[in-house]
Amino acid sequence: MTVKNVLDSATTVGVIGAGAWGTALANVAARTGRSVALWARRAEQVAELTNLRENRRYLADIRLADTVAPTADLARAADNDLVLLVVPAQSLRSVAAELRVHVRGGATLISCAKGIERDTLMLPTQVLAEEIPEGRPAVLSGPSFASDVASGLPTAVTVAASSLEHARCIGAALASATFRIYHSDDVAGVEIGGAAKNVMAIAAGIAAGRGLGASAGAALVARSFAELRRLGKAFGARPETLMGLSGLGDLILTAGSPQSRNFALGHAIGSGLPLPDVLAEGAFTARGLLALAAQHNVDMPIASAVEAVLSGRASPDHAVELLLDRPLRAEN
Ligand SMILES: NC(=O)c1ccc[n+]([C@@H]2O[C@H](COP(=O)([O-])OP(=O)(O)OC[C@H]3O[C@@H](n4cnc5c(N)ncnc54)[C@H](O)[C@@H]3O)[C@@H](O)[C@H]2O)c1
Ligand SMILES: O=P(O)(O)OC[C@H](O)CO
Repeated sequence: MTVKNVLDSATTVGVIGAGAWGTALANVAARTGRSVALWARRAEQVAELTNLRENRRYLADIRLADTVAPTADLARAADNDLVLLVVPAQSLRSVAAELRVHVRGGATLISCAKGIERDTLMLPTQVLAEEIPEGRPAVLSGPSFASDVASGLPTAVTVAASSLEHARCIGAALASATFRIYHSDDVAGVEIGGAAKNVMAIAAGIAAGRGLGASAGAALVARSFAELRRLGKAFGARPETLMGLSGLGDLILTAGSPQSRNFALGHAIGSGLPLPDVLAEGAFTARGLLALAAQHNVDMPIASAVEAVLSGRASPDHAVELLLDRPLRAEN
């Protein structure tokens, strides 16, 4: 498919994964007047989506747009010009491997996951390129809670692809009045921002759960951003990407809101409450993030503290002590 096709009004859209974000993005695509196939892996979920026109488990109280067709048939959702992959980062490879036989040559494959594959330390678009070499990978990321987006509240995200023109066309095809899409060719920068902010949001949640106060919270966000920026730089990410929607923007949203599942996980850990049964991608990303940082000789003390707490090697209080005990240094 040429880039021009992506802009065509006849462009068709498939969404793989009917969790909160997949359901919200299916509605977003439907707003552009397109028919959308939404794939869920469980037949019961497809039946519920079809009959109730609502995703009660993952995105309650939001009506599924009339032009969204739920399906359990992977081929039906994969055989489209634009395919959005909206499953957890650690499941992306297995889903992509199943998808490959059904995907059109040259189809645009948009990763909407935020994370790093634990076993390989690969970013989602790298996983897609490896599993579906016939496709054209891209990433969609930025500050965007599924419920806000699905409710039609104003949101801005970034789509990145190796060709800026490709990213622009994707943005033009999926944007609507309240869903603003910026485009970029800094794929690694956008993906690193999305992956790292989840780990940092857990740190912010832990600090809030320990009652460390608003000043500590602000310091943590600023120093978390310094870590994110250092790692991004090592990957050749552009500063404007890291200071943009998928870096600083998403860090501010996620580290500052109890609505975030990553923040909520940290808060529960910090306050000693039962852990919420939700997908918190940062918990699966922390170790990989640190491994990537070590490979690039980048210091990430906050991410390291989060990983130590998650793996049970440090209590929240001990992790805070370790951060406060670090030698004083120049701010960079
Ligand atoms: N929810 C949001 O607000 C939001 C916003 C932006 C990005 N994201 C990202 O989108 C990704 C998905 O998050 P979500 O919020 O939709 O999660 P979710 O927990 O709401 O849903 C996850 C979905 O993936 C499916 N799934 C899990 N493992 C699977 C597998 N092996 N094969 C097939 N399907 C599988 C589940 O059945 C479920 O439908 C994450 O990487 C998340 O960081 C979420
Ligand atoms: O609920 P979280 O922490 O997974 O965050 C959702 C989105 O990534 C926010 O941009």
